[in-house]
Amino acid sequence: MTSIGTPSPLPTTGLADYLATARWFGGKGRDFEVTWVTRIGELPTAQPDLRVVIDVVHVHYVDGDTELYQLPLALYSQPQENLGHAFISWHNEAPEGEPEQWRHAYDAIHDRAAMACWLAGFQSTDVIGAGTGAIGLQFHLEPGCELSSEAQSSPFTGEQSNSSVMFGDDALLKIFRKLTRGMNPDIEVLDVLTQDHSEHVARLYGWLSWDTEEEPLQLAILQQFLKTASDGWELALTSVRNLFAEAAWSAEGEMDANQAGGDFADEAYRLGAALASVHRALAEHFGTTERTAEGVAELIARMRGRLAEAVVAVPELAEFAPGLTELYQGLATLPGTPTQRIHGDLHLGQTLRTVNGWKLVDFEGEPAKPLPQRRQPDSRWRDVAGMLRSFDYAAHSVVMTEVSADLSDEGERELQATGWAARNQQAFLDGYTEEQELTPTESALLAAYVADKAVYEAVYEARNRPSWLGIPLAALGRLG
Ligand SMILES: Nc1ncnc2c1ncn2[C@@H]1O[C@H](COP(=O)(O)OP(=O)(O)O)[C@@H](O)[C@H]1O
Ligand SMILES: O=P(O)(O)O[C@H]1O[C@H](CO)[C@@H](O[C@H]2O[C@H](CO)[C@@H](O)[C@H](O)[C@H]2O)[C@H](O)[C@H]1O
Repeated sequence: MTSIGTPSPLPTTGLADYLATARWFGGKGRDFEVTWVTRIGELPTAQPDLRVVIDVVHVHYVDGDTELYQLPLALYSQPQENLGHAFISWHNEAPEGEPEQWRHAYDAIHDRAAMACWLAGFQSTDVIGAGTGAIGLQFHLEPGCELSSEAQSSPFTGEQSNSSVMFGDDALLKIFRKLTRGMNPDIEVLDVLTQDHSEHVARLYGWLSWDTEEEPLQLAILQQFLKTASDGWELALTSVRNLFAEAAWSAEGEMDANQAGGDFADEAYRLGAALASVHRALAEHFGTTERTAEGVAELIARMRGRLAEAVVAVPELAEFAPGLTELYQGLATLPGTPTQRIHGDLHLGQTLRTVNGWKLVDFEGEPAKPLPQRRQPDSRWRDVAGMLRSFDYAAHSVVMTEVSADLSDEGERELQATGWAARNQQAFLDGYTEEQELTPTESALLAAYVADKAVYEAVYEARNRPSWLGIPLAALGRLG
């Protein structure tokens, strides 16, 4: 296998502390060390005091796992006061015996001069590389896509696992932080949906790869920035809050989700229809396959395997294990169900409502899964299950974080939250199925995927937001 780049002069010392506090570092809470840093490319710059490079940090965990993380860097010969918040470290980059050449390394996403070099990369067709043969940084721009070279960059400030930068108000560059060799599903799927003129995605503008004779390392995706977008998660929370507020003002303190002014059900219905349309396009382009008996056995084994690992990480799951195992095992009688490419990690936070309807973003799949698995066909009911779980989350997270500790009040709000979730789940399903009843096979698959997602969420919450662990646990409790 081609080694990744050449040794970088960036010192490993202190990088572990830097990673541990970075929003995008996925190894928080695990013991790790930074074993080395390599450089995979340098972009041309017209500024003599600035070098714009891409380094890769090699992380080694005590349990034997290794991971690669991308560090896009702006290296200045003098400290940059306005970039204090993006400072990473300094180093001498001159070879031994030569006069010292100190460099101050900053996270490039915060530096307009460095990001302008990235933007210029998309406007050039050259392979930029210090390497040999076909090895090098390759910017791809989709045919017919024009970028303004005047567009200034600003880092995206929302919650995310990677790092995004806006160029003007038209383009959004997402720099992948955790790197894995091979085709990135976010690029692959968005490419297909863009070619298909799907109304439900942001258009793909381009991407950046480090191309080699072997599998590429995909570094970033450039896409249309959806200017008028509102986050589906925030909209759903607003609807839940509205219901609670209206209920509190009403004479009896009671109200059902369908009576509230901020009812979300029509939006949930349209969101279901949008997902169905995306699924149809993916099935047409990538095709569908029927799950064989071996395929079903593998699915059950994966669900059971995830459960077994989850019980170790979250002992509270143990009481649900027998029921869940029985539920998963029930799928054994269902070979022949169709599979296809799907979103893979769908939740309300991956949906945006624009003036032109709902859009789905982030087709990378579940971050914890190995990349080849994320590109495998799966049942479309996995995505539907993800959304059903998300409606449950929206409702119960408001009760958990915003309702007063007055128990009588909380009990009433819990009932309303459950009603809100059920109403919107049903509306979403109706939109997805065009109001067709699910077959018993589809219902069984959906139930298993809902449970599997809740198990995944329990681990996710235990690691990232322990105070929210109760949300997936309560949902598993309700599954019986
Ligand atoms: N094309 C876009 N236009 C506007 N906002 C977007 C777009 N794509 C994503 N976002 C916003 O950025 C957030 C993070 O994007 P996402 O692709 O999920 O990043 P990550 O993979 O790093 O989590 C999304 O939740 C959404 O609010
Ligand atoms: O980083 P990603 O967006 O790819 O997804 C991960 O983080 C999500 C949280 O931001 C997590 O989603 C869970 O919490 C959501 C509310 O914050 C909720 O709507 C989802 O239903 C719930 O699964 C997601 O699971 C995780 O992969």
